[in-house]
Amino acid sequence: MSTWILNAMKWNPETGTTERKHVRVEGGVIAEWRDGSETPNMDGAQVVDAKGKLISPGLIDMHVHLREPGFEYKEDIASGTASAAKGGYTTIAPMPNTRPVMDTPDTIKYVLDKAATEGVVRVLPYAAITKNELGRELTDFAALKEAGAIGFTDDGVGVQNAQMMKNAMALAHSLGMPVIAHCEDDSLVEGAAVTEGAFSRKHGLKGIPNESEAIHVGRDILLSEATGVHYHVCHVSTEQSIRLIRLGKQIGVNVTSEVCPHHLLLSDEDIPDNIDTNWKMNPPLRTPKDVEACIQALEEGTIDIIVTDHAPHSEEEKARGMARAPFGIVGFETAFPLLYTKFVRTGRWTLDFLIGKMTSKPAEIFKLPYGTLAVGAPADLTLIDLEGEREVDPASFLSKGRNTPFAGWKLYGWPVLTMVGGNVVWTEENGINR
Ligand SMILES: NC(=O)N[C@@H](CC(=O)O)C(=O)O
Ligand SMILES: [Zn+2]
Ligand SMILES: [Zn+2]
Repeated sequence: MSTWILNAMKWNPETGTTERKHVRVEGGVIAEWRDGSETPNMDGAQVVDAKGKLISPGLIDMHVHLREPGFEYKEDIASGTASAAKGGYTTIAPMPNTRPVMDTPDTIKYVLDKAATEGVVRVLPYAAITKNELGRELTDFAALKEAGAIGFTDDGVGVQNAQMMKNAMALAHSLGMPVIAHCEDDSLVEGAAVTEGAFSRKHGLKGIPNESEAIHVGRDILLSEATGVHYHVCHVSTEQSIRLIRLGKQIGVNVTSEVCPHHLLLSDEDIPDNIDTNWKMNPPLRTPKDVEACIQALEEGTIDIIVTDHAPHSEEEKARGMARAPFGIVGFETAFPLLYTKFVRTGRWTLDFLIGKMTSKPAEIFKLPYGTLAVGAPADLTLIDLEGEREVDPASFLSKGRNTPFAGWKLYGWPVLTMVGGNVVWTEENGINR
């Protein structure tokens, strides 16, 4: 079965503009590009008229929470992958902080089987570093790799013990696998819900200090240097972490890192005074100085990629108040429009820069065959409407989670069609196509 996508606007890095193109997809891969002025032979093909929408490689999100198994009331693989598809994502990497934790080959296989039958995008699971993410005993890395895990992480918590982390890195390195770290020193955090900053001072709240993140980043860069492992830092949020990652890269340590849209767009000074828990996430929103440091770190390459850390929770859980509500916000269905509107339309970034941080760069650092529209590549792509303005409406999300601080924001850059391996899995017009 072959499909022609006609009249799509494709970025040309040589000219720094978009050009009208037709593309043929066959056997799940990109088969051929034609200039928009030509009329290709489309006999027997399915035809999609892109009507001048942008064509981008499918977005890749290397940090997400699908909540299955165990927390299906928050999200499941069907709803989470649907939400991802609607956000323009074609490949996502779920974290293992499920119930049970994804710390055995069986749980990894369960997630992969579910994703194959009920999912609509590619799902590349991580496995836990330690059993039950308790930080006490390493999981069976070789067996987890064999089952299909793409890396090891205890996301949700930091690995507190340095020797445990060093052992994990040495073992992962021997298997050619990366270690992905949620960086947080528990002893510095204890019970705080927001960053140490203007908001915590104003409301007399205990704050989460920047060092609680950066101490782990520094420790782990040294351990990565000692072991040689590819070490990837989760959701970077502080200036201090950035300084350390920059130094690590300068001296040749195999370290990469990611940042979330909310840490690029919001600071603790934006948190409303009514203390809405949709502004509670881990790491917390930091100071404006940290926000600018994150933006610049992405621009200079110290931070490599953008991830959502899509972290759905139920309304009941988020209604428990700032101290007791769980950390986390949803991300799939707002990430691209937020970043496109706030960084590309304002002229700070090129379209190509933004898309690279969400497609080719994650593919490069995690050695994935996606994130490109080259002939022969898997036909994972997204059509995006760069001109229509729309309000963020959590009620319209395909995610079960409604927990976002971006409700009501007026944005551009909404995906309209998502294709995975040559199959149209979602359209704005007809929704999910399983
Ligand atoms: N980011 C969050 O605020 N929450 C994540 C955990 C995590 O990513 O550390 C979750 O699982 O809910
Ligand atoms: Zn985390
Ligand atoms: Zn996470």
